Amino acid sequence: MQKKVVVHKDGPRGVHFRRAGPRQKVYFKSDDVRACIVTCGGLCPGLNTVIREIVCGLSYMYGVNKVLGIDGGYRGFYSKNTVTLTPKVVNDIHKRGGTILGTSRGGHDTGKIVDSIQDRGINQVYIIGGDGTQRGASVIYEEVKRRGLKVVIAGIPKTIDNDIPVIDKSFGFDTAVEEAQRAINAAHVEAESVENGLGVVKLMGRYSGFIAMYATLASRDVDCCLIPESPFYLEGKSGLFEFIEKRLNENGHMVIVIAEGAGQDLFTEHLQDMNQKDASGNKQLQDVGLWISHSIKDHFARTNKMAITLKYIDPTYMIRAIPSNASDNVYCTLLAQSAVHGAMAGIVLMIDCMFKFDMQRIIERQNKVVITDRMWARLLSSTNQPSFLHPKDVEEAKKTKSELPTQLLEDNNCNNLDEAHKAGNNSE
Ligand SMILES: Nc1ncnc2c1ncn2[C@@H]1O[C@H](COP(=O)(O)OP(=O)(O)OP(=O)(O)O)[C@@H](O)[C@H]1O
Ligand SMILES: O=P(O)(O)OC[C@H]1O[C@](O)(CO)[C@@H](O)[C@@H]1O
Ligand SMILES: [Mg+2]
Repeated sequence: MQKKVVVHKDGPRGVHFRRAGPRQKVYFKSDDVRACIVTCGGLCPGLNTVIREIVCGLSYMYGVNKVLGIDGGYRGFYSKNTVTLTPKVVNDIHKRGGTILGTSRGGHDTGKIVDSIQDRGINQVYIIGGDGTQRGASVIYEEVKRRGLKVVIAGIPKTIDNDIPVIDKSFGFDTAVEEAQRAINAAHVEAESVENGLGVVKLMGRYSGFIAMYATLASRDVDCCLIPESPFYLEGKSGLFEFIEKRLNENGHMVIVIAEGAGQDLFTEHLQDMNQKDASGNKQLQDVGLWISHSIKDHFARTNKMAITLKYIDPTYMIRAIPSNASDNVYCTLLAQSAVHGAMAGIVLMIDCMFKFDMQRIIERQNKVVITDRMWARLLSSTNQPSFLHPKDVEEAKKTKSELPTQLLEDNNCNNLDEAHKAGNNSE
């Protein structure tokens, strides 16, 4: 967790969260529960596991057998029939990618959704989705409260981009990073098999480059990782083209990983359709992978410096349309069971299912890679790529005294080697 959640009873006051798990007091009687589950937004590995574990958790732990699936996201509440979910129906679904309930963007009509909840007598709503979905959950909760309905709203954060704040990691992220290795591996094999071979891999990450960063760190075959949080430039001294030339001269091949939201400012200004939005109002991004591949090819053709062979691999949907791996499956189970315990205890609004807390924390901002933090510093030393900070940015950083990568830790509580020798200790 990014917040310190374990505190001493008499410790200073601050933001504390309630630990998830079974409660001594259960609010609902099993027979009274009418639960429903909805999945919204883009796909993510593990959606089916979460659905399965909610259904099985309700049934096996609390004897609840009335669980409905909402078909096709928020709009399914008022435009489609529901699906009956039983442990038998969901038994094998965790082995499949996607969501058996279907999903959608847009179509959030609060009034109609809450009418449907009320008409069907639903008193537990499990909402699985990303930042947009959780904003939707928040307004549903407000409307439920306004109408005085005794309905629990439980939001389970789903974000392959890992862009939801407060939580460290969302389910499906591990699986996506693992699957991305296959694409990076292919790019590496292609690149090292030819003279001056370049492999470019585009990975998801609209505003946050976590998938690209972790996939790069995991792989060790990547020479350069570009993410939305870290600006870069192409031409001139210490620009990307210069770095590519250097790496190709040194190694004869190179792999670049680029997150879909990286460098959008460098090329969208030339395009007319840059303001297109999807049904949920999310800005639709241009294909940065194609653009950068063309730009690199064009640069080498124009400058006549060396002949390169570039292969562009776009595994975007492949990394999210697969079933979740073992570790994500365990995490999905934890989230789903925690949601069930919280809902059965009558905790009215919970997000993350581990804690009951102010919804605002989840929806007020997006989780991003902090490029002055240690993880990005680790990446820079692993790839040995330049930071691409423009001299102008460095000057600006100096002026504002903002920190540049790698914060150094103080070692107050441990001796270093010199001190140990002085004190006559050996290193054990
Ligand atoms: N501010 C909002 N108020 C109410 N509903 C919203 C809001 N933002 C988004 N929604 C609804 O939430 C659903 C999912 O939103 P969106 O398409 O942005 O995906 P998401 O949940 O952010 O997932 P992801 O971005 O990870 O794919 C849509 O049905 C959308 O209409
Ligand atoms: O093509 P779709 O379904 O709109 O989804 C694309 C977006 O969904 C995400 O995977 C988030 O779920 C982003 O990384 C990506 O920009
Ligand atoms: Mg989103």
